[in-house]
Amino acid sequence: MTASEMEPDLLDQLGGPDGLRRVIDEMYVRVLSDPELSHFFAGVEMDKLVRMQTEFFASITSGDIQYTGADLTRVHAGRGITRQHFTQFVSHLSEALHSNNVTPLAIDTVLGRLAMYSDKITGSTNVDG
Ligand code: HEM
Repeated sequence: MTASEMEPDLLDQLGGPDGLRRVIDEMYVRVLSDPELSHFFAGVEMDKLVRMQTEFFASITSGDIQYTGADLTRVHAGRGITRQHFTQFVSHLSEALHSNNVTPLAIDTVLGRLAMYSDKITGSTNVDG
C-alpha cells in the first residue's frame, strides 16, 4: 500500500481539483483588489497564471500531480517582491480557503508547505547573494 492510498490527499480536503480552482480564483480576486499587490500583475495573462498556480497547488497537496510550469525562483526574480508582499499574498489565500469551508487544520498544513517556497518567491536566496 502506498502512502497516498493510506492517507487522503490534502487536495481532497480542499475540495479536489474543482474546489482548489475556486480557491485560487477567489485568491486572485482578493490579490487584484489589494493596492499593495495589484500592480505586480499588470499586463500578466491571468488565465494562464491561474491555471499554473492551480497546478502548483495541486502538486504540493497531492501525490499524483506534477507541476509543469516555470521555475518559481526564475519567474519571481527581479520583481521586487518582499517578505511583506509574500505574507500579504498568503493572507489572501488563507481567507479564500476559509471562505470555501476548508478546515483550519488543512489551511495550516497548506500554509506550512508554502512557507518552504518563500525564499524562492521573495528572492532572499538569489538577490545580492
Ligand atoms: C504563495 C506564494 C506564491 C506561489 C506559490 C506562486 C506561484 C506562481 C506560479 C506557479 C506562477 C506561474 C508560473 C508559470 O507561468 O509557469 C507564478 C507567476 C507569477 N507570480 Fe507568483 N507565486 C506566489 C507569490 C507571488 C507573489 C507574492 C507575487 C507578487 C506580489 C507573485 C507574482 C507573480 C507574477 C507577477 C507572476 C506572473 C509572471 C508572468 O507570467 O509574467 N507571486 N507564481
